[in-house]
Amino acid sequence: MNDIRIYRLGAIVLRTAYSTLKGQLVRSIMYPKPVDFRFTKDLFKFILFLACISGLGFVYTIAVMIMRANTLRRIIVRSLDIITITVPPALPAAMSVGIINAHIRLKKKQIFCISPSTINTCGAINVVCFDKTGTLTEDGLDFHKVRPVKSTNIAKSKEKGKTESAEFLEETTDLTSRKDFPFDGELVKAIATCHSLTRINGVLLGDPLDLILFQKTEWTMEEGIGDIEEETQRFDNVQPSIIKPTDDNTAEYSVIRQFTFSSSLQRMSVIVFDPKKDRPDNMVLYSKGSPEMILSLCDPSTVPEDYLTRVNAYAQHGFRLIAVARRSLDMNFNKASKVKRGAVECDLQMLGLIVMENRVKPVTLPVINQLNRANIRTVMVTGDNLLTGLSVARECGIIRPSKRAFLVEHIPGEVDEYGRTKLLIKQSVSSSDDVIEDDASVSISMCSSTWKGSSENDGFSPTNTEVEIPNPVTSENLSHLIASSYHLAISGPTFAVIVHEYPELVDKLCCVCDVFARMAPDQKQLLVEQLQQIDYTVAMCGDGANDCAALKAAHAGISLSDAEASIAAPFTSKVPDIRCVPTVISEGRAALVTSFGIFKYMAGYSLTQFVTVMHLYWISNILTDGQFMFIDVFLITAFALLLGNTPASHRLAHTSPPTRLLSIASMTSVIGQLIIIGVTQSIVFFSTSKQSWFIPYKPPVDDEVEDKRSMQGTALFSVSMFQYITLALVYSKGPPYRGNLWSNKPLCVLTTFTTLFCLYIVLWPADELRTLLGNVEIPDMRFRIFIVALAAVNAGFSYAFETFFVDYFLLGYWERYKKKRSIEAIVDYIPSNDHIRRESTNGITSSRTETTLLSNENQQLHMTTTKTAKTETQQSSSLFERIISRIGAEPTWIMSPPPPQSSRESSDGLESLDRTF
Ligand SMILES: Nc1ncnc2c1ncn2[C@@H]1O[C@H](COP(=O)(O)OP(=O)(O)OP(=O)(O)O)[C@@H](O)[C@H]1O
Repeated sequence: MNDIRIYRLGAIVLRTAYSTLKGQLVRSIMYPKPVDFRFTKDLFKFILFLACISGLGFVYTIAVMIMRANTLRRIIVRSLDIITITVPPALPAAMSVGIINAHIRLKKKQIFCISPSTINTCGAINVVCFDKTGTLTEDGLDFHKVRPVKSTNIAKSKEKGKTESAEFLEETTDLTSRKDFPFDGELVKAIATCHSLTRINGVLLGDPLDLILFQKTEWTMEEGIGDIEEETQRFDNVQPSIIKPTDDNTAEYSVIRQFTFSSSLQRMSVIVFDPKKDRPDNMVLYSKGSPEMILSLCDPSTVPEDYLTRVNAYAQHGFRLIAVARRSLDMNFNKASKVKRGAVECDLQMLGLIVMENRVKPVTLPVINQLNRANIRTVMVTGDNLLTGLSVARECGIIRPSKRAFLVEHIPGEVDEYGRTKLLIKQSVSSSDDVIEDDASVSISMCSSTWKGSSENDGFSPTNTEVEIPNPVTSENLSHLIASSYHLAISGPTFAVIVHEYPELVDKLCCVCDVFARMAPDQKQLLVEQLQQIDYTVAMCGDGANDCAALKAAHAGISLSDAEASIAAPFTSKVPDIRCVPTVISEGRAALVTSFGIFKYMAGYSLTQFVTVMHLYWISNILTDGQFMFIDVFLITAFALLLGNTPASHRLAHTSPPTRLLSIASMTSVIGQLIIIGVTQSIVFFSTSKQSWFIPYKPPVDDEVEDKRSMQGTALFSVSMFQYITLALVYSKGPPYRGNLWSNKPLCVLTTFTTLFCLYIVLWPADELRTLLGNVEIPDMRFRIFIVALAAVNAGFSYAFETFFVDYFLLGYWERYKKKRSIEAIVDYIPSNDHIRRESTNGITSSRTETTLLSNENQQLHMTTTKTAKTETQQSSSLFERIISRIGAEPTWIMSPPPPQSSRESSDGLESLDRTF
């Protein structure tokens, strides 16, 4: 039996190493980031710890065996045997149980996972990035209005040599009649032709936005060959789509070229040919895209002066906007089919704005609230307009009504004294023009000196913020300060400026900025990576092709669509709303807790067996094959399989479960249980030898056939059976991350059955069973009851130790105490900074310009102080670094931070601060 165990160990080690390497390789190809890296690293360290214990056991075994004059063969076999006992070979398989169970439960909830190892990582998620359109808001947008633009026809105005100013006409909702539109209904023609819809099995399919707009025009579309059966021929013969209006039977337009929509370009275009026109301008380019992008491609004389004001006004109310433009092309069919996109998408004539409703899904707000209550940060990352994003973020609870929102922008073309593009902060006014709630502890002084021309109605309030930290700062009002901090919103172009020109601000920005708008796909990915760099565990939830890179980069990508996103993301939800996010997180938390529990159970089981064997080696004895078999197969395997069956808790707890396996709590738990078990077994071992009926074990002499049965072996086996059951119950943790013990019915049945069966083995075993197990008869019933009673006391101690000392004291009180200490360490720094700040503002605040200058210096001080505090609290968790960033991150720190070099110079600490001041 011993030899078999050694061979099995070799095979398992090789197989585990091979599968680990293979898994790493596959994962490194599919998902470049090792998702549960820290956990795996800790796991290996823990196994190393067990290996060290087995090393000690190894030395002990050799010493004792030599002392007891055992044969060389027995010394080798026994000493190697100790390694298989201490490092459980079934550990990798047992560890997967929680993940497999979570995987099955997720599948039942219509959430499919192609990388089950990611499930554990989901338990540690503390920030979720959401795409907006189709994720937080409904995918099928509702058409709201169009706002046509009446401008001079460029060609005609050039002919006449004069330009007239362009203006917006009245809003309209009817796209069926072209009569009411300027330029012979060009806007309607553009909407009807500029899309990428296609017909499959007779049904029009494509971007929901394109589909809604096309259907609104009531035009018809024929794709080359109309016959459905011959649809495939379309791909062999390039034939243009023919689009016909309903109000004119004679008209028809052929789309001869399509420049497809791309998120990074924010637009799409088509070249349309009017076969009925026998004029050079019978080719027209129609473009539609984001208002900013189309504006940049248009001839300025065709754009109304109040264009941006209108766009902002719509966006501020949460509308999704598409601008439409056209250009007459003087080229033939051949040239039009080869011309480069950049050559024709310029000098456009603005035709108008399409306003779409952007309804938030009914489930969005409750889910965001649920996540916020669980202290999981929610961030919006969208390709849409900043104000639209901000409005939707307010509506769905990402921007809390109690907090101020600021917009960070850059001023293109204007540079500061260090040659970097100037940044600007504007306070956002909510769409309802509500008063921004004031907060007693944070006062904002307004200063218009840095504010640049926005119209009054654009949803911004000009502000250069000076946020004062309450005095004195105590740990009580510190938490209030954190709670009363603010949100930032930024758009992709400004984010790009900050990443390139202000790299030292990126971390802080990512800590406080909750709305990222106009983000290109690679910027979405960059944001996820930046959040990961500041130690967030990031989930990304999205549905579009523009989310793929971010879905792949995140620790947990959750796709809401079956298209491209589902290939990049490890999770795909068939139910296309964000309810899957809390489900994935709670299942992840349950799987993480299960993995920890099973790991500790397996470690506890190995160490229990190790202690038993150490005792028996003292008398040159070992457990019998039957006893080993009963423990390994009947008890351990059954419990390890069922421990992970406990479902996830229905509620998301306020904190995430511990993610470090090598924490003080985990180590104390394993070592504490080991001590309790060791003491109990020692009592049994020595008290057995003191009994009047005790017959000592006689080890075999030389090559004599070994009879492993002994009284002390039987006594130890008897008590250890209950210890294994106790360990399983102690490590099967319930609320707040998993359901309680009763929710795992199979485990309850197994516990009851095994406990009764073990009682039977100890108290009244049948002779056949005793022989099968290799037990000897313990003649005294009182001693057998004593063993059971001792096992019960052991169970009581184990439970009390785990619940009161490990869970309540170490994980509850001690962790909270450590957090408080870290906060106090931060507080220690803030008064000094506050002191400097007050001194400066009290001293010289005669003019606004001086205030701004001083404020800039203060920010420099504040930033460096924060940095020093950061260094000082290096021991504290990354969470506190994030809190420091949040506190030290009043919007003013963005305004005039020192350039990278000077920031590096001043990072030596407070001394350099004083000099600067
Ligand atoms: N089919 C389309 N044709 C032309 N322009 C479009 C189309 N779809 C979107 N746009 C414009 O391009 C911008 C960027 O689109 P993108 O798909 O990157 O993000 P989004 O759909 O607005 O938001 P999200 O990232 O939240 O899904 C949109 O805000 C819109 O103005």
